[in-house]
Amino acid sequence: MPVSQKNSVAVLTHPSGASAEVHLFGATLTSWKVDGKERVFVSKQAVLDGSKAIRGGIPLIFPVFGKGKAPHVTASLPQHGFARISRWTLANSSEDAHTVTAQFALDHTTISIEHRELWPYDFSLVYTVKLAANTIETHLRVHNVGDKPFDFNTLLHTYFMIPDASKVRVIGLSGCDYTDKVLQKSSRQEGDVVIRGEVDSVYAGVKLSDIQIQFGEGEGGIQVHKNGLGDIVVWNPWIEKSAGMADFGDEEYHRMICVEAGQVAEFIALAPEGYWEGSQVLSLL
Ligand SMILES: O=P(O)(O)OC[C@H]1O[C@@H](O)[C@H](O)[C@@H](O)[C@@H]1O
Repeated sequence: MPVSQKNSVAVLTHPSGASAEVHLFGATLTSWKVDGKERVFVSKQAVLDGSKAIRGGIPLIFPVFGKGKAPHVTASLPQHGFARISRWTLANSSEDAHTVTAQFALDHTTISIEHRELWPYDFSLVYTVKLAANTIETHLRVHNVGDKPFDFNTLLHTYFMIPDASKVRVIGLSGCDYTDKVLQKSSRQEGDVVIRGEVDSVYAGVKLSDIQIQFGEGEGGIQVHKNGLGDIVVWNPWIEKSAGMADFGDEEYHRMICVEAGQVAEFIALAPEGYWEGSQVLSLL
């Protein structure tokens, strides 16, 4: 079976040997392997029992990025919204000559009563994970199935496994304006993004669709090809922040970088019966 479910985890297996795992808690992609090598980072201290968001892989952020601000309705929601802490269902699976696909679903009838009260809109999310030999696509479709418009942010909060944070370069953001959440100021990126300390930057309206994460001189990397997602967040917690996170090892910041494609700088407004979709395709460089 190209897609099987074991306890709370959907496992996608491609004939090439590539594989992926998606935890139904948050529809969080927790593994993507090509050539037997893990490509996404999940903390050794990640909590997988559904009591908090999974620290790593691709948590799916919806309907708010970070903490919502009053008087917006998202202000009372948990940080990064409820999608990553809700239990999704494996709704469909299929295969064709090149890909193995699994679809996950969440809607207003399957979130908790508490979240439903805090965000009283009728919605349907379909998250599609498509695994090929050397690539993986993650695609989100948001549908307003109610009679009230709603606003949302969304983000594919991807944690990449990297050999060494001090050598990594994120290419494709030069010239883009960003909000530096560490220094709390706006800046313009000059050249590649490198990690020399805590980084938490929100690049709004990134025109290029392809962003490269280069691991180091001659060490390969991963390309993020985004569709319908205007913004990129780059995050590495570095030393102090790592020490303050119970579900993240003190030294793990060396081995990860988050490069997150989404729509977070502005809310997207979705009218009744409206659809929105966005996706990313990850491929090895
Ligand atoms: O600890 P959380 O809620 O998973 O968030 C992790 C990080 O997620 C990033 O996307 C944010 O820009 C950071 O500010 C935040 O710290």
